[in-house]
Amino acid sequence: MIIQPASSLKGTLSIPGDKSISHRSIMFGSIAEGETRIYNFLMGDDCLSTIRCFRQLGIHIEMCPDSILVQGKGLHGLSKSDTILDCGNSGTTTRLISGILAGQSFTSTLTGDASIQKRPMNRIMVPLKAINAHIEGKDDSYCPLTITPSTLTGINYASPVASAQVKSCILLAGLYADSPVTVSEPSISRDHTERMLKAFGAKIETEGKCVTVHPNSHLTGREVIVPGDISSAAFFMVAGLIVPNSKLTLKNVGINPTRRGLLDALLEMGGRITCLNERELCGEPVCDMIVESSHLKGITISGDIIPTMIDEIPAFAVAALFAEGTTTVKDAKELRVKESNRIDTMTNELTKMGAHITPQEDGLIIEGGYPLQGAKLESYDDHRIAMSLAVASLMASSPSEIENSECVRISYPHFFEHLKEVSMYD
Ligand SMILES: O=C(O)C1=C[C@@H](OP(=O)(O)O)[C@@H](O)[C@H](O)C1
Ligand SMILES: C=C(OP(=O)(O)O)C(=O)O
Repeated sequence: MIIQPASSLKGTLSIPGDKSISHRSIMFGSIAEGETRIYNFLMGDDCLSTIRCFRQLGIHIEMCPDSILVQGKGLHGLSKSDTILDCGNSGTTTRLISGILAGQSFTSTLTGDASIQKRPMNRIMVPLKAINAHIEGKDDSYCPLTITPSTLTGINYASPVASAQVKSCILLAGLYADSPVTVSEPSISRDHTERMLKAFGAKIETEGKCVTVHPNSHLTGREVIVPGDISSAAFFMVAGLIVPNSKLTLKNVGINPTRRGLLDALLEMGGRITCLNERELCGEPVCDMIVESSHLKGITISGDIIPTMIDEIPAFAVAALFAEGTTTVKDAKELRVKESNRIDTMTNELTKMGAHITPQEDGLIIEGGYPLQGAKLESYDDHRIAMSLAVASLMASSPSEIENSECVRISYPHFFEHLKEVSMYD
């Protein structure tokens, strides 16, 4: 993919459905009783992997012209798959489905692509074993995972990592336990599981950083309208701020407090982003955003805000390149265990463009104000890296070429069409 520098960005985009919420709508719809109809589902490869897995487990999932229809079979209605469950590139699918499979009366084996096979699964294996699940993995930590039936017991688990995937895995297993399961985490991670499980009828309570699920909750199918994904809007939020003379309207963006860290960080940098029409969509706050070119100032982000913008940090790093002064990202070691090691991959590629960026064990230090030149860039098959590099390329002095850019189909299949639609050239 060749990205030409742009002189301005103008127009309106409808942001595609939230990936995290799309995954959960299929999973919870499958283990609920009756029909779940999902609107604005994200047709990205990761969510299609979730659909494939639940079809393999005997759930009828129909693609209708305007929605997805899931014929739920209840908590105990899944059936054994004849073949290995293929989670593709999706960490969310792999970790959440493991919690559900731990409560089934049949054995399952699951795996995914080369990237998934390198991502740590001990973070779910440890708590699952603690509730008496039988789970085995390659070298005790990696896919393929095999989960065999057992009787799950209640637990109070203090997760060492702020991860919605770990939290959700344990909560889902908790639906099948013999007594309540409580999970606490060091900082609050995205809470879509808690919100949506409650809407499906589960008995689930949140108190600060602790969430408790009560077993044998009866889930009932429902309508889900998926809000736009702030993690996808992120690329256009940053692009609209850094490209001069720009004004973008981003429609229907989810601004759940556990997801809006990028918005808050960009506002603190002096970004002109206005949220209009704030409303609730299926229990999730959403708005329309107006983003205008801005003079940004460097800031430090660390601590509790990090999990609320973890997938947006590559895009945030691009904004920092155009801010006055230094921007520092701390406490973000989790970036090292995503689809790629995002601290290293962003450093390598932005350095090729002339950026002054220094990797840290748990983050990045970025000096703003250095001009970028076009370069031959690598996505490392990581969708967030491909899209962040495309945004940086808009501001380079010459065109850039992004290798292996097709990976955007994981979370934002129409990203390059949308980028072209709003890009103006002199
Ligand atoms: O629960 C989810 O839907 C997700 C949680 C996050 O991962 P971690 O839980 O590993 O932080 C995030 O990076 C991922 O894109 C989606
Ligand atoms: C980390 C991501 O997803 P997952 O963990 O589901 O692969 C992501 O989408 O940036």
